This record gives sequence, structure tokens and C-alpha cells, in this order.
Amino acid sequence: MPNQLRQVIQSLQLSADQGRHEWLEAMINQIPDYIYAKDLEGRFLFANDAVLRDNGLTELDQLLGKTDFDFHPSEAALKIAAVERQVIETGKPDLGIEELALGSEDRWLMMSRLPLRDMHGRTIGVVGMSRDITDRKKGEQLMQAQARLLELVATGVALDQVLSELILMIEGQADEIAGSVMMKSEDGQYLTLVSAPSLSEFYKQRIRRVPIGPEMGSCGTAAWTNASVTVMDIAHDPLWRNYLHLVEGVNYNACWSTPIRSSRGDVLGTFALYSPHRSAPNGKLNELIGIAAHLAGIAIERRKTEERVQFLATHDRLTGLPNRHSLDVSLEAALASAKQAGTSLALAFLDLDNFKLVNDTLGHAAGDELLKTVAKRIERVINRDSVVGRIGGDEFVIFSKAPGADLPNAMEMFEAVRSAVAEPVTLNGMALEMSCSMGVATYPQHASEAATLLAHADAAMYQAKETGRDSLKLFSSEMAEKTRQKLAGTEDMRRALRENEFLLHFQPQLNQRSAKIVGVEALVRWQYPTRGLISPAEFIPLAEDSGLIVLLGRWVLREACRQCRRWLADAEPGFRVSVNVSARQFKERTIVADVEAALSDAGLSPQNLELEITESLIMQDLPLAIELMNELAAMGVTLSIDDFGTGYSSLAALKRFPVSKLKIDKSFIADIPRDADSMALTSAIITIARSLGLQIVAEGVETEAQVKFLLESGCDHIQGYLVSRPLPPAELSMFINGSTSDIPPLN
Ligand SMILES: Nc1nc2c(ncn2[C@@H]2O[C@@H]3COP(=O)(O)O[C@H]4[C@@H](O)[C@H](n5cnc6c(=O)[nH]c(N)nc65)O[C@@H]4COP(=O)(O)O[C@H]3[C@H]2O)c(=O)[nH]1
Repeated sequence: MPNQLRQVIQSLQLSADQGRHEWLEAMINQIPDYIYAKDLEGRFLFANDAVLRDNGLTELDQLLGKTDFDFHPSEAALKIAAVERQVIETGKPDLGIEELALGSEDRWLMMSRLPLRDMHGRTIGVVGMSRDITDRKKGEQLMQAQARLLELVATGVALDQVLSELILMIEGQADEIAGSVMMKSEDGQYLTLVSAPSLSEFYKQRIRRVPIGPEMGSCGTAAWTNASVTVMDIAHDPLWRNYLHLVEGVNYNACWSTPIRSSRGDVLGTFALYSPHRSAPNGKLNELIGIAAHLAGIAIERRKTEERVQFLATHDRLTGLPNRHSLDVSLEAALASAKQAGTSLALAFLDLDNFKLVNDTLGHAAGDELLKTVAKRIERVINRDSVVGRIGGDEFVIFSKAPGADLPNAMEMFEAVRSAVAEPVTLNGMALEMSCSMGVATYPQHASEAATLLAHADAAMYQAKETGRDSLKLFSSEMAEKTRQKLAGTEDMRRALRENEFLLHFQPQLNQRSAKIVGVEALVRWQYPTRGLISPAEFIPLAEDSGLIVLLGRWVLREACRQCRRWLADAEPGFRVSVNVSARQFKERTIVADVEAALSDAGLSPQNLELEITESLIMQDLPLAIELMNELAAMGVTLSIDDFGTGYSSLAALKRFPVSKLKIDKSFIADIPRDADSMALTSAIITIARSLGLQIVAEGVETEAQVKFLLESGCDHIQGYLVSRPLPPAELSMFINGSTSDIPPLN
């Protein structure tokens, strides 16, 4: 035990024997904390080994009697002296103060100073203790930095800024390291540098884009293998063999790269640390790298999700083209700049010809493939200043954003688009010839508002369709007149609905063997105040087009059910009213609720209602049609396929639908007995339908010869002018209650 300490202890009159002193000294010297005692003048009376080591001393004698002014700059020494003087003067301890160690920027100490008292309680100096809390402090800083980083991610700060903060945070935890974050390119072939705040500019330029693959440096390999890669000596590591030129002139000798992964484990990029020392990261640093890669993953994934959400909000999922909404925005902007610059703008509306046929015959996947191909072809052909967007199933809109694009140039481009779309395309191994119909409208000639411009281009496209498809039409004033008429017609129909101008006629369906009326088909008419009775063929297409068919169809259902209820008392058991259903009623999913409401309003049983559904309705959206048909069939409503033979569905397909009846289209019946093919086809349809357990009704029966043929072929039910034209309910009542015997003698 050094004399000085013994003297101190003796001076403190601590009654201790020699053994205890040695034991005490050994213990104090084992402690990693710093312990010292000073007299009233700040001279060291004692210090343990930790203090000596920290000051670069080996013997206590080198310290005793000296003050902090002998070891530290006077400014720092004055600070210590002030604290100690305070403790001595007040007699109050100064406990648990956290301070940076003298002369250090990153070493933290927790200091405590207490008055040193003699056995009489007099203060004769100060005892100091301090503990190195650098690790704890760094841990706290790391936690704070993580919290801040997550806040930055959450508040949408730019990704490179977030990553740069992350790298600085890790760099702050170890000496002489510099970090980088690289992100995997969309095609998965490359890593691109996103952030590296401390790497040399020179080096950053060289690693802006590096390939991913086996033996592609530390990062390229880590991204390839989805595993950490620790290269301790770049100069001699085989992974860097082909990349040594990158580190020429910079002092990076080790590079440790860790994959940044998404929550699903996919590689999003890499987090790398460079060190001038040929070494591997220690356990603590490895842990930090793991945290950093995880945080970087959160930041990148979050940003990707945001970008995806943003993309989906503005783009069509299938083709990746701008969607209706973003197209509207760019069109408004393009129109505004054309107006400002006093230039023109041409807009084309494109609709594929026979797209539905592709979907129906080759399936939706092939339809989707075709749309993607078309989108790519259009993008390939249009010039850089033009925009193409997909605004509906097979509808595309194209316009030039550059002010001043003159009409002849624009028309030339649109023609090129048409040719590109018409190039042969192979779907499901089948080579197809596609075509499209296009309509063009221009600002300022045809319209000055975006919506009108679109509507006019649409009208021109319809004109192209009507004149044989596969063509391009420029909007004209006659088309404007047609559009105007269409709008006026819709408005007129809306008014007619309000003013109850629609009425129903009913056409009987006869079981020719029993000569009984088994049901009636409800057919709508429009009693126009000035034009008389208008046929549905004239207004149903417009009602379908405008969507008014949903309201009209609801009215028809309700009215037909009510009328059927009135006839039930006189009618044959199993008597049914059949009602035509339009595709729009299915598409807008209103049909099930409408049927329920009509039945309950009329007090009619579902068994007395039949819905006529066309093949084309079913094929427009097969899964939806099957879903709704199942719901309706489950209610007990009978479903029949109307106009059978005019669509594309095969008899075999009928097995998949919950239908119980087939109506053979009148176009087949009309050709009987003139056309042998129609007869053969009709008879085949009847045979197969019967084998499937379906009832068959022949529509449009006008002659005895047709009746004879149908009877021989096994078709029992007929509907047509031969039995009766569609009639107002009052006239039809006579058929039903048997008060007229006008039914022709069929058998
Ligand atoms: N040449 C000939 N024609 C005959 C004969 N027997 C009946 N017809 C006509 O054939 C059409 C049969 O109706 P549809 O095929 O469902 O065809 C209907 C149907 O698709 C649609 N329609 C009628 N009412 C409604 C309705 O309430 N809702 C819906 N969505 N469509 C309806 O309008 C179409 C035409 O209806 P209508 O003009 O009433 O024409 C009726 C009917 O008058 C005949 O022996 N020879």
C-alpha cells in the first residue's frame, strides 16, 4: 500500500489493521469505476488504478499532490474545480451527473462528488467517483435516433433523407466507418445508390449502379444471395476480384453488406459499411447493422407501398396506363395550355372491335393479355408528348399534350396507332387479326371543354363502329346532332317514366298438346302523347345505353307481377309471367332486390315468375351472371335463356347455368320450313335441350307448318303471332279465362 494512502487513512484516524488496508486497496483497484480523493486545494490524495490508467500513468506517486491543472487544459480543470469547491463549501454531495469525459467528444461519464470528512465531521477534501456510461448513452441515443427515424418514415420525409439519417446514426456508433444504402432496381438486375452521406464523392460516382449476382462485390453478392456478406480484405477477396478498380484511390479496405428485406423477406436493397481497417464488425456493430437493415426495410417498404397506392390511384392495374381519373387531370391541363398558347388539341377515342368475342371464346385471361398488348403497341407508336390512358374495358383515349400539335400530324399518329393495333396477335397459341374503331375530336373546332371533347370523340368512334368498324372517323356536326338527340331522348324517357307513359302488353305462350295458355311474356310499350304507341325496339337500346333500363326494368317487373297476380284465379296451375331482363340490371346488381320487391308488392309466388335472360347478357360477365342466376333460382324464380342460338354459348355451357327453359330464337323459326339448315339446327337444339331436362319454347311461330315441325321435333310450347300478338291485359284476359276460343286449332 502506498505510503500516501496509509498516511491519508491514518490522518483520517481510521482504525484499521494492515490486512484490512491491503484488502481495501485491492478491492478499490479492481473496480472499473474511477475513484479518487482530493484535499481542499484540489490536490490528489488518492486515486485507484482506473484513474491512473485513464491519465496514462502507472504509479500513484505520479499523481499524488498534483491537481487537474497538471493534466488537463485549464478551462476543463477550472470546471472541475468549481464543482468540487461547491461540494466542499456546501457540504452537499453532487450525485449522478452525466458529463462528457474531459477531452472527449463521445465518452460519457456519470460523476458523483462527496465531501471528504475527518472523524470530527470536518470537511477536509472531496471524494469523486465516476463511471463510464458511454455504452448506455449510445444505446439511448440509438433508441432516440430509431424513434426519430420511424417518425420521419411515418411523416413521409423523402426516402434518401431518412436513409441518410439512418446511416449517420450507425456511423455515430462506431469509429471510422462509412455506410451506404442501395436499392434493387425494378427488374432485379441492379442496385442503385440511394444514400451514402459519408462515402467519398469520388467513390459514390463509381457505385451509382452496380450489378446483382454471385461474386459482384459485397453488395451485389448480398443482394443475390439474400445473406450478409463480410469482406474483411477487399484487395484479396474473390468477391471483389473484378471490382478492385472501384476502390482505387480511396481508403476502404473492408466492406460488410447486409440485405435489406421486406416484411415478406424479399430483397429490397443492401445496407453496407466500409472500414479502412481489414477487419470484420464486432458483435455489437453486427447487431447495429441488423437494426439498420431492418429500419431501412421499413422505410423502403413504406415508400414503395405509398408509391404503389399512388400509382394504383392514378393508373389502370392491368395495363399500367393512366386511368380515367388521371387522364381527366392531364386532359384539363393540356387543354389549359392549348388555350393559353392559342393552339389546337386532338383527342382520339379508341375501342377494340369484337373484344367481347375474344373474352367469351378465349377467356378473360386472353382478353387481359390482348389489352396489355394493345396498350404496349399504342405506347410504342405515339410520340413522346402524347398521352394514352385506358378508361374502360377495351376503351383507350389518346391525346397530345404538346401545344401546337396540328391536326394532320395528330391524324397521322392516330392512323399509326390503328395500324399497330391491327398487327396480328397470338393468344392461346392462336393468331388473331384484331382491329379497332377510333373517333377523333379537336379543340377548339369541336369542343372547348374536356368532357365535351371526350363525348364527341366517343360519338365519332360509335360512327366508326356503325360504318363497319376498323376505321377512324373525325367528329362532325351531324354526329353532334345525333349525340344531342340521344341526350334529348334520354331526358324524354325520364319524363315518360315520371308521367307513367309506359305500359305492358302480354303475349301468350301455349302448350300445343294441351291447348292451354301456360304463361305470358310481358313486353313493354311507350304510349307517347303525340307519336302513339312506340315499340321497345326503338327505346330499349337507348334505355340500356343511358342506364334508365334499371328504373324501367324495375317498373316492368312490378307491373308484370301485379298483373299476373290478377290472372292467377282463372289461369292454369303453374301459370307464369315472363319478364325480359337487361344486362344493365345484372351489372348493377339491382335485379335480385328488384325481384324480391316486385313479388312481395304483388303478393305473387316466385314460382309464377320467369326471367328471360339473353345469352349475351350471361357472357358479358360470366361469373357475375352465374352468381346472380343462382341467387334468383334459389328464390324459386324460373330462369329461361332468351334468343337462344344467336349468341356464342354452347348447349354444353347451359349445364353450368341454373336455367330450366330455353327460348329458341325466332330467326330460326322464321326459316322453317324453307331452310333445311335451320330445321336441322332447331331439331338438334330441341333434342339436346330435352336431354338436359330443359323446357323449350319456340318464339315467333307464325305458320301451321312451323307448328307441325315443332310438334314433331318434340317442342311443346310455342309463342308467336299465330297464337296471338302481344295484347293489352284486358284483351289477354279473355284467353286466360277461356271466354274466347280464338286459339287456332293446332292439333
Ligand atoms: N316477327 C314476329 N315477331 C314476334 C312474333 N311473336 C312475337 N314477336 C315479337 O318478338 C319479340 C319477343 O320479345 P323478345 O325476343 O324478348 O324481344 C324484345 C325484348 O328484347 C325487348 N323488350 C321488350 N320488353 C322489354 C322489357 O320489359 N325489358 C327489356 N329489357 N326488354 C324488353 O324488346 C324486344 C322486342 O319486343 P317486341 O317489339 O315486343 O317484340 C316481341 C314480340 O312482339 C311473331 O310471330 N313474329
